[in-house]
Amino acid sequence: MNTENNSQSSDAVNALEIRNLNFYYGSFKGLKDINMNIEEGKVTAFIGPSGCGKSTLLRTMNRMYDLYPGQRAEGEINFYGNNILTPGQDLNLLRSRIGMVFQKPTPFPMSIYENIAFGVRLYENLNRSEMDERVEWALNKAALWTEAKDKLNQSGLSLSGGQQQRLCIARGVAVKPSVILLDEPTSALDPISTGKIEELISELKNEYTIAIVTHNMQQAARVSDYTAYMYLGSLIEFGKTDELFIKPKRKETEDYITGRFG
Ligand SMILES: Nc1ncnc2c1ncn2[C@@H]1O[C@H](COP(=O)(O)OP(=O)(O)OP(=O)(O)O)[C@@H](O)[C@H]1O
Repeated sequence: MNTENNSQSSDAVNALEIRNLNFYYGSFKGLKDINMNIEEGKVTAFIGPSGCGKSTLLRTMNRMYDLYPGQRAEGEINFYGNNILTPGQDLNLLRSRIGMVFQKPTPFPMSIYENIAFGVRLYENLNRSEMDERVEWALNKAALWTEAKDKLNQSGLSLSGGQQQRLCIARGVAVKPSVILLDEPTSALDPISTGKIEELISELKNEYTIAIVTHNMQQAARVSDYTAYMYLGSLIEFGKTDELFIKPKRKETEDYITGRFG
C-alpha cells in the first residue's frame, strides 16, 4: 500500500522525504520499505506498539544509528533534496541541522550556561556577549529562562527532571537546527512538566519542523499535525492527525487507537 501522505496541500514543502527505507540491526529487519514525507513547519507524530520501529525510524533521520556497528539503512532520506544516507554525508553538520532530544533528560555534567554554549561553540565562533545572548535566547525558546536566569553557573544536573528536559531542548535549539527529533521526550516526566513541553512543541513548530515519537496517543492527538501509525517495522497508516484519529482508513489503525489492540 502507498502510505505516502496524500492529505498534504499542493504547496506544502517537505523537510524530509523518506523513500523505500529499510533498516537492519545485523540480519534483523527493523524497518520495512518506509515511504513518507515530513512537512516543514509541522509536527509529525509516530505512534504504535512497543517494538514497532518508531525510535528506529527517528534515529535514521539524523543517522544516530551510525554510532553502532552492524546497523545500516538502505533507501533514501532526502533532506531538502539531499540524500543524507550517502556515505559522504558530513554527520556533524547533519546533526547540527537535525537535532535530537532523548527520552531521559541528558544534560552534560556542566553548568546550565555551558550546556548550551558547548554545542554552539562546535559550529560558531561567538564572542562572550553574543554567546550570552544566544544562551538567553535558547533558554527563552525552551521556556526555561525565568527559572534558570539566576543560576546559570549551577550544574545542569541540579535542575528538576522537567527542567533538565527543557534544558536539553534549549541545547538542541541553540544551534538553530531546521528539524528537531523528539524521542518520547515526556515519558520520564510528571504531568505538569509534560504540559509545559507540549506547549513548547506547539510554539517551536512556528520555526522548526518537529518529529516526535510518543507512547501516548492523547499526546500525539494534542500536539501533532500529522500522525504515522507503525506496526512490526512497517508504516501502516499516515495522514492528518484529525483524520487518522477520527476516521482511520485501516482496520489495524482503528483497532490500535480504540484500544482493542496494543
Ligand atoms: N540495538 C538493537 N539491536 C537489535 N535489535 C534492536 C535494537 N534496537 C531495537 N531493536 C529491535 O528493533 C525493533 C524496533 O525497535 P524500536 O526501539 O525502534 O521500537 P519502538 O517502536 O521505538 O519501541 P518502544 O515504544 O518500546 O520504544 C524491535 O523489534 C527491537 O527489538
